[in-house]
Amino acid sequence: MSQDTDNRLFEQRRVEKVVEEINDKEEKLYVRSAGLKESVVELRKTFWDDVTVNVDEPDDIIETQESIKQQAALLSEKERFHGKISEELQTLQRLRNTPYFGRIDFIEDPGTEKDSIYIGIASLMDHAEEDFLVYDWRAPISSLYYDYSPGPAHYQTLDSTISGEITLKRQFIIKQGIIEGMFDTGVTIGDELLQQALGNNASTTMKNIVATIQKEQNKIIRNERSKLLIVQGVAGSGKTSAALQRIAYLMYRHREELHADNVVLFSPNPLFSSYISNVLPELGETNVRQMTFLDYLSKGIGDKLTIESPFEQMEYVLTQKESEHYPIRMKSMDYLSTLDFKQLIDSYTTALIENGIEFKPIKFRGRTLIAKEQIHAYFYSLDKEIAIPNKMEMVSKWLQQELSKYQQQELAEDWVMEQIELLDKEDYMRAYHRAEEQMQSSTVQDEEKILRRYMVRRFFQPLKKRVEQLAFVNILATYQQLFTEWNPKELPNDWQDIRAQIATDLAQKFLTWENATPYLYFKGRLLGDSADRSVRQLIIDEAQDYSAFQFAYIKHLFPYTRMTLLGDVNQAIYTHVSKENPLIPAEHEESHERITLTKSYRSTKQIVDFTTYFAPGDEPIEPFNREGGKPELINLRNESEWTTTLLTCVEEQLEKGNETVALVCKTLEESEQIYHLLQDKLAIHLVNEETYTFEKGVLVLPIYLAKGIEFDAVIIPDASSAHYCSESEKSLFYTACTRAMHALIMISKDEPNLFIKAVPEALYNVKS
Ligand SMILES: Nc1ncnc2c1ncn2[C@@H]1O[C@H](COP(=O)(O)OP(=O)(O)OP(=O)(O)O)[C@@H](O)[C@H]1O
Repeated sequence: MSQDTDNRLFEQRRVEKVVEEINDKEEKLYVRSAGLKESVVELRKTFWDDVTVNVDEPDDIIETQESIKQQAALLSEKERFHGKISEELQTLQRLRNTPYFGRIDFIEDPGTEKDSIYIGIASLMDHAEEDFLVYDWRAPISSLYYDYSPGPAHYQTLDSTISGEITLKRQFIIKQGIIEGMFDTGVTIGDELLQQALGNNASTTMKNIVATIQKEQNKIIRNERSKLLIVQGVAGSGKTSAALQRIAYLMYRHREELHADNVVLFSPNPLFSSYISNVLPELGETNVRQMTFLDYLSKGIGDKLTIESPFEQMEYVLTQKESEHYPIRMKSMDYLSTLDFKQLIDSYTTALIENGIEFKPIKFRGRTLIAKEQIHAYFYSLDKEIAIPNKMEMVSKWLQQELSKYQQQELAEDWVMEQIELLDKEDYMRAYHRAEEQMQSSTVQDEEKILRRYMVRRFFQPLKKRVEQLAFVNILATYQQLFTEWNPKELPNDWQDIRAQIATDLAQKFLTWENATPYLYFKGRLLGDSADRSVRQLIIDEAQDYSAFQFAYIKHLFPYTRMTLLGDVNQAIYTHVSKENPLIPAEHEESHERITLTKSYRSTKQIVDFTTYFAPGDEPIEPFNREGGKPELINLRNESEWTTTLLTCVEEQLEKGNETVALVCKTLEESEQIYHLLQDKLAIHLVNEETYTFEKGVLVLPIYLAKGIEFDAVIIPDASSAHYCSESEKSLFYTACTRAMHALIMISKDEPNLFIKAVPEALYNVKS
């Protein structure tokens, strides 16, 4: 028998032993779980049997409460324990299929004793609970696997550095407990395994990469020292993957204090959110709080104003070039994204200390109780040194007191009795019982009076609540004045035009995307920010799409949060944003660490070589060595051939075994046109802002919704120069092409665009 066969046999036997151990453990856990379940059910049924209920005397009541508390604590402890066992069972089930994916043999200095470390998605101990059969990929020792090839190596534990030598590094492909592949590796974590992983068809949900994390990616995943970690990574370099494995790593390392609720992930669009939603559960972790920045802003702004989404803004930029207001809107987009505008808001807020805040009158049953002028006068009578939000709280307290006085005055009014009579039976009884209860504890013994009190309180409560929420401040009107009446000392360029356009939008209660963050920032300056202090880790994917203003606002909102920003300057499709590259914090800002990923894993070498030619930035791009066909450019002889060509391309790709074929368009408008053109001819799905999941098959979608996602084959339906005509559209075209894993086809109705023309002809095939 050869050494290889020997090794294979040895390893297969070990897998079987581990699987046996898993089965054993599983069985034992099932027994415990069933017993616990029974006892939980029993305890729920008999909950009250063991509780001594006695409410005769105050002391008895306290004793009863204690008894209930004890019983509830017992129940929740058992439930918690049961939950823990279920989690352990799930982990075992995951391990049974693939108990591990890697092995390293390590000899610690000084010494000769070799330890074989097997690495999988979770730890597993032997039945004596003494030795690790499998180490969690996040354990300190497992970093050896990702960071080193055989030879000298070291890893960091909580308090020391352990050095030694790796004598063997082995990878496994294990499915259903059978070793399907086994490779002893040299320099990097096996190309074979990575080749296999990347050669598969695109999936509609993202997969974890723990078996093949690369050294550079591991630096991102295990970075714990940086408060602000910035990752610039070329398209397909594994930024999103690294971000997700990083979350899983941090949750493992800080199990006690970091829970899913303490981690927020800002993602580019809802489709992307669902695309990545499987990764953490696959790794045995709960999904963290995931939202788009639009979701976040909408929550803060409320539903009284309509907010343009970033996608609508993008659609405007790309389709409304001929509109009369376009040039000014573009300028306003630029300006509102800058820190200069943030400063302008700050200056305006300072001016408001003297005068200018607008208030809303407090009205009750159509009558003004407190005029806005009165509120204004009260606010401006307060000490100027006190911060505006604190003064708002003082005004709120004063208003509450004033309202209580009015509440008193209303008691005798006729409407109160009318309202009591209008109560339906149920409400009346409730009111009546309340009245009865109060009569027992009150000196007032008059039932009508008590009913009246009840009724007036019921009417005043919502009003008081709104006062407590500071709804008496007219944020919109005050913000509007910034554009209508206030004259800043230093006028920004084109301010007159910009402000007129914004004032018109605001008059219609409409916030453009570029104005949404400034508005919410301004609101916070007046009312105070409701910073979410529970957030410990904030991860921003596609960070290149955040403007300087947006980024500053996020930092302002989460001052104590550790942040990871991941992005690619090449994919900065929101052109106004890229002017001030938010991936590079300004010099005066806090320190940060920057990691650059240059290797692209998603696309074949041929696609990466092709797209690198028109990547907008100067970042080096290195393809992972996976072969495929050259990108294809189809030059139409006649535009009438377009529909048939599209159909043929799609069919060809499906026949080649590509399961997700995406027609990636510049705009939603274009996507809709194509969808209508093809929907009767093939099964095709249109993806729009409201699409939350996608199926395998043929999709048509705009580039900005394809962000972060990948497809087996990408077809660019119109890659002609008339369609992608300006330099500013380079990032769009680059982003579209880099969504392709295995095949890229571009159709041109006339001249191909200038980006394609920049690529040497040897790098793509031309068909006509
Ligand atoms: N170490 C790895 N092992 C296996 N697959 C990997 C690895 N790194 C990246 N990939 C794969 O490469 C593809 C791209 O990864 P990912 O989407 O994380 O990159 P990205 O940098 O966020 O891309 P983009 O910015 O272009 O959206 C995915 O299919 C991912 O699974």
